[in-house]
Amino acid sequence: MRYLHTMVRIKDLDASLDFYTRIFGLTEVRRIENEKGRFTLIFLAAPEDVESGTSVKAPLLELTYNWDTEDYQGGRNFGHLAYEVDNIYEFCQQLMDQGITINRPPRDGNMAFVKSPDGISFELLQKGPALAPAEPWVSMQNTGSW
Ligand SMILES: C[C@@H](O)C(=O)SC[C@H](NC(=O)CC[C@H](N)C(=O)O)C(=O)NCC(=O)O
Ligand code: NI
Repeated sequence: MRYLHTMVRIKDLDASLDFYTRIFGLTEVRRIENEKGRFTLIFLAAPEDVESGTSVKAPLLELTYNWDTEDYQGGRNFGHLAYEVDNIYEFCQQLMDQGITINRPPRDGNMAFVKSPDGISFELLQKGPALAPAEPWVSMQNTGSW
């Protein structure tokens, strides 16, 4: 298992980028524009954490900018902590065996969400390529929010 990132939601993309890069000193290492979901993801790393080469394996901060204004009261601006796991099916099965609800099952063999007892959201991402679709995961439905 490897720590990947922490995600927070931002209201003002320009103001947040100016803060996190120019003022705070982080470096943008990846950006994803999602037209269908109407959101932008921006991944930032501390300069000393950025590894050379094509794949950045540094611990990151993931900024989520929803294009449609949302009210981030009640802690909604905090998103999740993300970890990379060797086998997301086995990891989720271990959690289920301990009574943990898989709020967003890994139907795609790649991404799942669970929550801590305090309601902190954890994203689990498969190391390397997604696993082949498999039951029961393909048929599992989302449970509540994450
Ligand atoms: C790339 C990977 O690290 C992600 O975190 S994608 C997770 C995905 N994010 C979104 O859909 C962003 C827009 C959404 N409206 C939001 O504000 O989160 C997702 O499943 N997000 C839900 C969550 O709780 O993180
Ligand atoms: Ni994430």
